[in-house]
Amino acid sequence: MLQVYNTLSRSLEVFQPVNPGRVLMYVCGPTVYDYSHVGHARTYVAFDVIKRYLRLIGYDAFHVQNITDIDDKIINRARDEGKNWREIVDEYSKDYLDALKKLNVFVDIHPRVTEHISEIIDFIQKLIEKGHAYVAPSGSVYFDVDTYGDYGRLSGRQDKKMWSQEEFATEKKNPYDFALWKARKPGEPYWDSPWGPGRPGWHIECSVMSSRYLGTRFDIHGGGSDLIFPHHENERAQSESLFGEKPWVKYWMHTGMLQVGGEKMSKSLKNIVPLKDLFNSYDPLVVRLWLASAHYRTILSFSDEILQQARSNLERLRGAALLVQKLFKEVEPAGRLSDEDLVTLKEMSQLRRDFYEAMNSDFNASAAFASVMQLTSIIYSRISSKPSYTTVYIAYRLLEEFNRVLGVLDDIMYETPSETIPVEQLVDLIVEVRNVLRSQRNWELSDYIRSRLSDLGIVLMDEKNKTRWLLRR
Ligand SMILES: Nc1ncnc2c1ncn2[C@@H]1O[C@H](COP(=O)(O)OP(=O)(O)OP(=O)(O)O)[C@@H](O)[C@H]1O
Ligand SMILES: [Zn+2]
Repeated sequence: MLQVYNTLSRSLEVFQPVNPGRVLMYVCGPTVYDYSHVGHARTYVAFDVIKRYLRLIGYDAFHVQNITDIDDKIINRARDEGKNWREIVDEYSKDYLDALKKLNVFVDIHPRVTEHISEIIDFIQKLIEKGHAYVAPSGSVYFDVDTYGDYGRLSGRQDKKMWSQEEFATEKKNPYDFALWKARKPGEPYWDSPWGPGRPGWHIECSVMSSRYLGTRFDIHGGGSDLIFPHHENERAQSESLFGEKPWVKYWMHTGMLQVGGEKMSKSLKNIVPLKDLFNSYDPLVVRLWLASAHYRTILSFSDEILQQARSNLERLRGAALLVQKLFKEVEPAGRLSDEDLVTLKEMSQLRRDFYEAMNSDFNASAAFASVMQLTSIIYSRISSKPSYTTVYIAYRLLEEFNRVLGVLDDIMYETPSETIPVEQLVDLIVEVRNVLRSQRNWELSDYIRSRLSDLGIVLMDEKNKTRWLLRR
C-alpha cells in the first residue's frame, strides 16, 4: 500500500488517485532566464523517480512540467544583455531540455505560457465574473484573496500578516492580493486582453495549463518546497475559486532544497552550479544516481565528495549488471539447485520486498537504494563465484526492475550490443585488411571479402590509392 506525504495535511496519506489506475501529475518547471542548475535537477529527478515508481506498480502516470517563458526575470535579463526576450527564452529552454534528456528524465508535455495566453485570459475573465478578481485602474487584474476562505492553509500561514506578496502596488485592495494580469509597461512584451495590453502574472499559468492537460481535479502537484508560498498557495486559491472543486489537487508534494554551504542553490544567491558545467566533470548518470537515491523530501548538500561516492556506486552497479549479463551467456539451466543457491534466492526475494516497502513509504528512494547495493554485493560475491542459471537470471531481472526507477542502466539493459559496437570502424578495418591483401596480390581472398561484404549490403569502390565503402539502400 503506497503512502504519500501531503504538504496540505502535513501527514502521510494512503495513495488513491482520482481515477483508478491513472495518475495525473503537474510539476512546476523552470523560468528560463539562466542555465539549469543542480538544484533544479534535484526536483526534476525526484519527480521522475516518483513517476517511474508509479508506473512500475502499474499506474498509467502522465507528467506535465511547464516552461515559464515570460516573466520579469526574463525581461530583465534580456534588458541587461541587450537581447530580445525570445532569444533568452530560446537559449535557456534548449539548455533545460538538453539537461533533462541527459538526466534521462522524460516528461509527457512541456507546456509554455506564451502558447496559452487565450486560455489564461479566459480563466481570468471567469474569475472576475465570479467576483474573485478585480481590474485596477492601470489595467492590471488582481486576485482578491479575501474571497477565498482557505488561504494560507497549504503553507501553514494562518495570519494575514504573513501573506504579503512581492508585488506591492498601491492600487491593490489588500497587500496580499496578487497579480493575475500585469498591465503593459513601456518596452515590455504584451498581448491584447479585455483589460488592455499586458501579460500574465506568474501564478495563473500553472492553474491554466494544469487544467488544460489534466482537468479540473488531478492527483499530484509538485515542485520544490520554495514554491509552497506564495506560488502554490496562489495557484490553489485561483483554481479552487474557479472550479469549485475541493480539493483541486489530491496530493501536494514538495522536494527538499538542494543547498551549497547551508544555503539554497539559487540564481539570486549566485551560488549555482550549472548542469552543463557539472556534466564536464561527471557523467549525467552519476548526477542522476545521486539524486535518484535520495529521499525527495530531504535537504541535500552539494559537494564533490557526494558525487564521487555516486560515481563509485554507479560503477559498482553498472559493473554488476554487465557481470550478470556475461554470466547469463555462460550458464546452462540445471536440474537441481544447491542449498546455497536457495539461500541466495531467498535473500534476493527479501531485497525485492524491502525495495517496494521503502518506495511505498512515501517514495523512500534512499532506503530502497540500500537494497540495490545489497544486490550488487550478492552478485559480486556469491553469484559470481558460483554462478547458476537461476540465481543469475533472477539477479538480472531484479536489477532490471530496480532500474525502471533508477534509470541508470538503460544502455546495458535495453540496447542491443550492435548499438555499442563501433560498426563503422569495424568496416574500415576489414577494408584496410583487404587492401593489404591486394597489395600482396592476393586477389582471391580480396574478392571473397568484397563479395561477402556485398552480401551484407556494403559496396566497395576501389580508387587509385584508397577504397571507399557505402551502404546499398
Ligand atoms: N535549490 C533547489 N533545490 C531544489 N529544487 C529547486 C532549487 N531551486 C529551484 N528548484 C525547483 O526547480 C524548479 C524550477 O525552478 P525555477 O526556475 O522557478 O527556479 P528559480 O526560482 O528561477 O531559480 P532560482 O531560485 O535559482 O532563481 C521549481 O520546481 C523549483 O522549486
Ligand atoms: Zn507553478
